[in-house]
Amino acid sequence: MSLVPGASPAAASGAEHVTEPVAYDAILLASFGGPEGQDDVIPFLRNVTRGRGIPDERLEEVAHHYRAFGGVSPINDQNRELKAAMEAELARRGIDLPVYWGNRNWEPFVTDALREAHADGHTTIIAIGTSAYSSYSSCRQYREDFASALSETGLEGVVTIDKVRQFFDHPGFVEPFVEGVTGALRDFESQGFSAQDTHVLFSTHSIPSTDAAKSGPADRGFGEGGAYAAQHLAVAEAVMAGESAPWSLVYQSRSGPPTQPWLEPDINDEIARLAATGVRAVVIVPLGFVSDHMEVKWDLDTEALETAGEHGIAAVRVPTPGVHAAFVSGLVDLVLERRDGVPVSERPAVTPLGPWYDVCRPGCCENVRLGFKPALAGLQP
Ligand SMILES: CC1=C(CCC(=O)O)c2cc3nc(cc4[nH]c(cc5[nH]c(cc1n2)c(C)c5CCC(=O)O)c(CCC(=O)O)c4C)C(CCC(=O)O)=C3C
Ligand SMILES: [Fe+2]
Repeated sequence: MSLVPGASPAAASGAEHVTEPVAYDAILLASFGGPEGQDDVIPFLRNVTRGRGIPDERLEEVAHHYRAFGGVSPINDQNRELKAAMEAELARRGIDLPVYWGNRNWEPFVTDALREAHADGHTTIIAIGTSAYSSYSSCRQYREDFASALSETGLEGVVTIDKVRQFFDHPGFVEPFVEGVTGALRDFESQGFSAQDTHVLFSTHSIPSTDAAKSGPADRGFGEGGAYAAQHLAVAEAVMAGESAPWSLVYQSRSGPPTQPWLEPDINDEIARLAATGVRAVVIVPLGFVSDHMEVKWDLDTEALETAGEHGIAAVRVPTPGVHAAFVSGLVDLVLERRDGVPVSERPAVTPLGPWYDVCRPGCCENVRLGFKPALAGLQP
């Protein structure tokens, strides 16, 4: 992994995308949220899928994943741990910035976090979404959450919210994956599998193809999969630098009607295909995810590992960043680069695509299915 100076989007587009220093007085950790008991499962799923056209059968199937875990998603406890780890890192560095946590789909909501921050006297907030890549669900929807939360709480014009750049290629996010992949490959080697017996599957959340095409700024020519696919491919390439095992990008957790195209191939189909070509071991890398939440625990640890077993091939799933020290420290660095207005050339990024924008470009990650909603932290419209 190396720092790639001078290969920034600003350099690529000629547009200034790094903001001036700002005296932030609080951090907002913004996440997805998840149910914390059987009674929460259906109300939570209704919140997630409002206006989305997810078929009832799919909702029942997903409810079953949560039910199998007592109706509790691991994601909230993981965010509590991440918040505590960030607080410890900030204290260790002597930085006086409180961290507030709020979710899109379950308590505590972003509105709760904003009311609390404001009651404590804070007005100038820097937000971190627990999502690394560019797409509607992982970037723009957080910016919409902030806009609607400010208007719902009546704090518009009182509290400001900026958002750190998408951190898919920040070394703090990538390093835990490098450790996981190299560790898993060495383990397979010591078990007698050659590099050619082995295949590394980088897995991320599938999204509708129309969302993918609209991900990232329109003018950078990312093609069909948009910035979303391009960023994952670039990070996977960085992770595999120096390794000889073959690898590919696969998708998981598809929902939506079967008639609607989503990104493919599905991880389970790909495992079956690889097994048929003689692959004997797969390393599964949850590249799209920050922590071991339900999409990891169910779709990878339950389903994908089972698929591998059915095809008689060895499989291991490497860890997510979670509360890895490099990741926690990287999140604090992302806040400080904004507070201090660190120039692009001094910002770390392990792919030639980044460092990504402080302020999203007009039209970035638009949702053509759901239509326009006001969003903060972007150039208008
Ligand atoms: C890109 C992306 C990420 C990765 C970025 C990130 O990490 O944020 C992500 C994360 C997550 N997705 C999650 C859960 C769900 N996502 C759903 C539905 C959808 N996800 C989408 C995209 C993404 N989702 C999309 C395009 C849909 C279709 C509906 C729509 O157009 O918005 C549904 C509805 C039922 C279903 O169809 O599965 C559920 C329950 C959880 C919580 C897990 C837990 O509880 O532990 C997390 C972290
Ligand atoms: Fe999702």
